[in-house]
Amino acid sequence: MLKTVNPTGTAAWKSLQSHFEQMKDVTIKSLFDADKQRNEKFSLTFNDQILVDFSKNRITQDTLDKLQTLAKECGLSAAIKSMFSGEKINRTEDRAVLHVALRNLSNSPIYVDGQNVMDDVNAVLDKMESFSKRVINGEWKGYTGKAITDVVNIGIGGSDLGPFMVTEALRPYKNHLTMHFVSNIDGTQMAETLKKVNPATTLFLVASKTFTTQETMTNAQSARDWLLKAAQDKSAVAKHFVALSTNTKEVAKFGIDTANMFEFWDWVGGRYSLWSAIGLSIVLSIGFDNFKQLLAGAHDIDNHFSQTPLEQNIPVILALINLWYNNFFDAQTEAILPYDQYMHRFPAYFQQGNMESNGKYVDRDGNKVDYSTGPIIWGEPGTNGQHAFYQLIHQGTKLIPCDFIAPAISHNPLGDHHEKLLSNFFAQTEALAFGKTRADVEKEFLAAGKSLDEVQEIVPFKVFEGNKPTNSLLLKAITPYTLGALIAIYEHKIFTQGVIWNIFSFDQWGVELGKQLAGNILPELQTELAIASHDSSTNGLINRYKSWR
Ligand SMILES: O=P(O)(O)OC[C@H]1O[C@@H](O)[C@@H](O)[C@@H](O)[C@@H]1O
Repeated sequence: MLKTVNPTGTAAWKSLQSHFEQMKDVTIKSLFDADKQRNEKFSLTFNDQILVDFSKNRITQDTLDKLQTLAKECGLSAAIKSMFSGEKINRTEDRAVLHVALRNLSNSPIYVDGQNVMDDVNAVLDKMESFSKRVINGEWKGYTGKAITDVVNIGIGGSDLGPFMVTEALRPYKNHLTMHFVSNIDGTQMAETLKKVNPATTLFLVASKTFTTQETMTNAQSARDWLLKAAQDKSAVAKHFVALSTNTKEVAKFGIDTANMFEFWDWVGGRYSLWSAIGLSIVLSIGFDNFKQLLAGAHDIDNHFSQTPLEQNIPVILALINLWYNNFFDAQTEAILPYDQYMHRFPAYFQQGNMESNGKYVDRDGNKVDYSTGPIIWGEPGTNGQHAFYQLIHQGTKLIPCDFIAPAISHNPLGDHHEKLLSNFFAQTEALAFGKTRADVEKEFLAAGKSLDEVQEIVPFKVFEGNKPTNSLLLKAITPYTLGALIAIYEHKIFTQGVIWNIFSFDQWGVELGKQLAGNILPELQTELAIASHDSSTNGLINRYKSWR
């Protein structure tokens, strides 16, 4: 079981507090000036595929040592063992946390309640492989005898974001099937998707761990009505609907043949489920062999995370560095900035991954914490972000640690686009770290033939203080393998931070209240009566809606 340690009560935390007093005004520039080998010392390479450069941070070796001591005092190594060995570390739901089993290609046994889960994992993988082959090669037919051309994944949260992010990121590997993702309860998304597809050649994947999620079940119902309107025959459902779920009973109740159900288990968290049957849309899009490479990349990171000393451990180091900003510099947010258009959903994916995991104010003893926990995650692909919000990162009043991610090799070597893209990738972290001094600005004006008197007023606006921390993650290329590894790095980073913050990272009670209240309000919207059961704002909004609709 995870031991509970209040991180702020540890000796390491106190030591970090005094260390912060020494570090808070130290500049990244001075750290580089003082040590010509800084880059070598503060970077790690994974498998000759991913370079993680964390040298442009406001840290010294002493900072890292102290943070590693904190991780040790908080029981990180034991917690890693607990997760990997199938202990029920998700205590508030009484569940094991075993996304690592889903990509355990070494097939070593992992037990939950005395049962080796690898047998079930492998059986579902086999089923995904044979099913996807039949759909891809056209053997699987729709109700008119035609092959499938379009796949619509209906799911939300973890049953949407992961598959969508990965199929987009790995578009260069995709086959002829056209993928669609419908998540929102807003009928617009389903209506617009249905305009693009033909009922005779469309396969719907109803992706829901619980198979009770309102959005997904409503969307699935509408898709089924649409199909049946065209097919006029109930037996068409079996040819056009499959379920990805843990809930056999609800799948059968919906009318999907359980032979067309791809199972996963309660020890797979929704936001960690793309490796499970929830990844079927990925398999259909890029083929089973590529999906296996995705699993292989994640599995190799799992081995790295569970076997490498903390000092060399990539997810641990990234976790500790951001914890340093979060808890000592009071940074509120972290930006994830992929310099790769295919990776455009990566920040949104880890918005859920991180914020649903670590956005919690109750510790593992049930007490309210008095320190900051999970950060706000946001980001957009480069260079779009540069022309939008980078102003604030460079010259705003908030400290925003950023992760810059880019591939060395582009899938689309179009002219000199990639050199230009990467020149921005390199330039931004350089600019953020080292800034531009008043002297630099004045020198530029003098070189342009201006007198300093003439430009005095404008100079302060052109100065960049710098000292803005970044990590650079340079991948050789975005492949199924490296993407799998990259996702797993971020997953384990989140786990590491949750352990230190003494919170439960694998439940999500915070999403429930809104669902419950919407359940109360829905029947009120289905009458014409004026509503008076809420506060005056909520009543006012509901009643205005009713008068306007
Ligand atoms: O996969 P299902 O059960 O439909 O859940 C979809 C999503 O629901 C939300 O409320 C959260 O709990 C997410 O973690 C989850 O991924």
